[in-house]
Amino acid sequence: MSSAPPDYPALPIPPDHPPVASSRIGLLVVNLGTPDGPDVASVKRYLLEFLSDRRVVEIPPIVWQPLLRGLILNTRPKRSAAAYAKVWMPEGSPLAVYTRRTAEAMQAHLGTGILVDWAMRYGNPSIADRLQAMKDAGCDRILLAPLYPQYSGATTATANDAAFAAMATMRWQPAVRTLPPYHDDPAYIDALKTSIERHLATLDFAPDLLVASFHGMPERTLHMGDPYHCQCRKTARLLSEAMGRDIAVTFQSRFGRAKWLEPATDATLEAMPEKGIASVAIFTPGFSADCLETLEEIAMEGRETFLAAGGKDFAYLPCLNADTEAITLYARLFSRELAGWWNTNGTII
Ligand SMILES: C=CC1=C(C)c2cc3[nH]c(cc4nc(cc5[nH]c(cc1n2)c(C)c5CCC(=O)O)C(CCC(=O)O)=C4C)c(C)c3C=C
Ligand SMILES: [Fe+2]
Ligand SMILES: [Fe+2]
Repeated sequence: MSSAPPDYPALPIPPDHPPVASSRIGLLVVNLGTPDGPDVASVKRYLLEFLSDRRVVEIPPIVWQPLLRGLILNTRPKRSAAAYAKVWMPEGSPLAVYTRRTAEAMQAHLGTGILVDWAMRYGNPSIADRLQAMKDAGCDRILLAPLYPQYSGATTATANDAAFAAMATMRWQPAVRTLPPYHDDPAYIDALKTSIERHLATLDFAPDLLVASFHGMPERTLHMGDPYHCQCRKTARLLSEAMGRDIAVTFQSRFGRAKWLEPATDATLEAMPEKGIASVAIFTPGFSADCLETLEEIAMEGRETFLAAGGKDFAYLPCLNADTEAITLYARLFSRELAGWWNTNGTII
């Protein structure tokens, strides 16, 4: 006797029943966001959305909004647009270009069983728009992957908030998983080590010191329980152990008047030559993709600061971007998070 389950007849669908899309899995790669163009109007639009996020600026809106709209948005966009113009690529903003390339490389790697797309927390393409497109394509299970190795309320949490806010408007929500921080994942540490060593091998000098510069945060976020600072420090410690050499940790991109995490990258670079450090290689492991903060603030401004203070050799080592180390890393992280939905042999469970 066969033990195969009986074939059930297909259920009759009433003639007025709306079409039902087939079941698919989606992977939405998310990054911070960037202006549509390196012009003042685009930067102003972007900064208004970004800096109005209460996860980013934790000052009561009644105090913050007049400052933002009256002062900051009338001064900063001009300066920031000029900075964006220096790093803009033929295909667009570096952050968007590298995030899109990452999604494309992951689509090629994972195959057609998973629909891979990308979105930005601020600006375009929006998380709400791409989630809706995934749903329209039949995705009923979606892995949201904010590409921040270290968790913070101002990055990971707000990306997830935006996705859940979009889903709040959906009658039929997909099932959603979110990528946890991966600051201490051996695959991330290994990707950083391999990438850094590959770039160090191309230099014509041996740096006296390696510097890991992370994006800063107001110091009070640490005291309010944000794990970001500790996760940055842990990444640097594990990387230093893996590479068998010292790595100095600094925090960059200070914004506003409050005290930010220290030591500051710019002040540290300026002080180094006097302390006998004549050559540095600096990298930014908290950024998954190169962007204004790495290409302009570190690779250009940081270099100028260090050399003007008497430094001799300076190298900026790129982010993981969509390089092979990144694809190996994300393949590992994403297939783990997709477990139970999808097998690495490409079959949907
Ligand atoms: C990688 C993690 C990031 C954290 C943490 C973060 C916190 C944070 N940022 C600001 C203010 C600004 N950040 C800006 C740009 C920017 N920030 C990140 C990442 C983190 N920010 C990225 C990837 C980028 C680059 C975007 C790009 O288009 O290339 C900017 C805008 C640029 C400028 O005008 O200087 C601001 C402003 C705050 C206040 C904050 C934590 C509270
Ligand atoms: Fe930032
Ligand atoms: Fe900056």
